[in-house]
Formats: sequence, C-alpha cells, structure tokens
Amino acid sequence: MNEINIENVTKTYGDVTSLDGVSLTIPSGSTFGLLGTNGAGKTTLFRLLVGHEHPDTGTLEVAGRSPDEGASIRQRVGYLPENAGFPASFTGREVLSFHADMRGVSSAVKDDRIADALETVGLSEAADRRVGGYSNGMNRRLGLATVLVAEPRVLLLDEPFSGLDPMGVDALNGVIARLSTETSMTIVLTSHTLVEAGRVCDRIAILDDGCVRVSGAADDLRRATGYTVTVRFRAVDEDALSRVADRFVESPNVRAVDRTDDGWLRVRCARDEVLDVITAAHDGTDVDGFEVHEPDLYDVFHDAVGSDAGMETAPPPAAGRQERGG
Ligand SMILES: Nc1ncnc2c1ncn2[C@@H]1O[C@H](COP(=O)(O)OP(=O)(O)OP(=O)(O)O)[C@@H](O)[C@H]1O
Repeated sequence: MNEINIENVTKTYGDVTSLDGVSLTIPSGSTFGLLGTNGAGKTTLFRLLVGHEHPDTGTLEVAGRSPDEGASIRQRVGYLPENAGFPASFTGREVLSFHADMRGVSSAVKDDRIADALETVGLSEAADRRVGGYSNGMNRRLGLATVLVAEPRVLLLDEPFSGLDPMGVDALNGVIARLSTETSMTIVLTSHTLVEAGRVCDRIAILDDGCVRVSGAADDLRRATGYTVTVRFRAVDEDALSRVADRFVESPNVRAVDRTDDGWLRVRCARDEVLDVITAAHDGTDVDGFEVHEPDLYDVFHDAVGSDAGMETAPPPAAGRQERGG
C-alpha cells in the first residue's frame, strides 16, 4: 500500500518550471530519500504535499487525504522545513507545547506526547533549557520533535542533515533509523548528501530539473547501475595521473574513466575486471594508492543525471584500500 501518491504533477512559478509532470508513489512504512541537485524541485514537492502550495496540474494524496484538507493534514503529516527556527527565549518543552497545540494534540495526552518526543530525539535532559543555548544539532532534533508530538503517519524532512557536524549527523541519523525500524511511520527526507541518504533510506527517487529520473529500492538501483565497481587511483603527480588515464583509453575492461574534484582518477568496471584494471594501472611507478568500492548512490545519481553537479559526496568507503609506501 502506498502512503503517498503523486500523479503527473506540474508546478510553475512565472517562467520557472519547478515540477514537470512528476509521478511518484511512496510505500507505507518506507524511509524514502528524495535526492537531487539545487533547484531540482524537492522543497516544492514537500510544500505541495502539505498544502502550502497547489499544483498547476496533477493530483497528490498523502496519508489517505488530499493535501487541501487543512488541519487534518497537519496531524497526519509532519513537515519539517530546512530552516525551522525557534524563539531563543523558549525552553524546548515550551516549543513543543506550542507545536502540540498547533497540531491539535488534545490536552489529555499532550504532556505524555511531549515527553515521548523529547525522549525519542534525546533531549529529555535539555527540555527545560532555553533553546537559544542549544547547539545546531540539538535544534535540528528539537525540530524533529515538533513534528513527532502529533504522532504523524508521515514525516517530511527537508535537508535534515544540512549544516550538521559529523556527530550531529550521527545523532540525527540514529533517531531517524530508530523511527524507521520501531514505528510504522513513512519517512521522506530530502538530501544533498548521498552518503547520509544511502545509510538511512531504503528507497530513493532522484529528481532533476523538475522530473523524476529514477525511483525504487536503493539496493535494486545500486545493483542496476551500469558501473559494477569503482576503482580510484591517486598518482605521484599530474603527469603520472594522465599516464595512468591513458592506459585505459580504449580499454575493453572499463566502462568509464573520469577525474574527481579532489584529484583522483576514477575508473568504473565490472567486478570480475577489477584485478585487471588495478594491474594495468600499476604498470610502472605512477600509482601512489588506490581504493576499490562497490556501487553506491553516487553511481545511481551519476547514471540518472549524468553528473554529480551540486551533490555532496564523501570519499568512498575504504574497503580494499591499498597504499604504496605507507
Ligand atoms: N515561491 C517561488 N517563487 C519562484 N520560484 C520558485 C519558488 N519556489 C521555488 N521556485 C523555483 O523552483 C525551482 C525548484 O525549487 P525548490 O526549492 O523546490 O528546489 P530544491 O530541489 O528544494 O532545491 P534546494 O536543494 O536548493 O533547496 C527553483 O528554480 C526555484 O527557484
């Protein structure tokens, strides 16, 4: 069963087409990553799903309702915008009390709901401190609690990891992962950070220029990439890197060769060609180190959009990392 159905939705602002015939279904209980470059239309889609904006054409249904159904949508769908801020003089508990009232939480259950939300996001001990003294990560977790107080069926989180340091990312990731496994909530998050989205999302869609380029189970999409394995090479200098790249010109073993922004040569090949590729690259003294990694969302994104423009990617995991000379 699907918790979100989006059919042929178009949204324009003057000359700008923000969404261009988007159709997407999001299964109940999934943790869904809506990925895309800046301006792809992710936030617009969220705003349509909560009824803050209306589509020019097409239909949307979320948690069994039309987004136009006002208050009942606010109870069923928790939308956390990217830059949610709170009055610095309020305590965390006061912020949640305000949001519980706004989302129609009855006074009989309000205190319990607030306590549960604080516990879920790990802010119970900080609940009565003023939020002006919260860290960025605590603010983001408080934001998540503001939507959890209504116990929504659907969570829409716009760029939840943006601007967080690695510890903040880990803490928030842990909360989302727990919600994902311990509740039946459907969680949809947007992200520029492919690595974070890959950790927490079981399904993804890639939005580009207002269109859905690809959507499905993250594992299926990873497997379906044309690039089975990526091998990255570092060379002793720029000339050496060019010589290594030249070894792969017209090589039948590789599917693509390109450079990363941080100066590595990236070679994509089938899994059973990896050893041949490494051997070919090592023919000489040019290679200074290499890394091998299995397909990830970067590859899915690259296949779908044809570039990684605007997406944040961390270095691939160090599986199989080998370095010469320490
Ligand atoms: N209220 C608006 N008025 C005019 N143009 C808008 C408005 N909202 C969005 N747009 C335009 O629609 C396009 C999609 O914007 P949107 O914010 O949905 O993208 P996004 O994928 O969320 O981008 P980002 O990752 O940068 O937040 C952009 O070109 C944006 O400038």
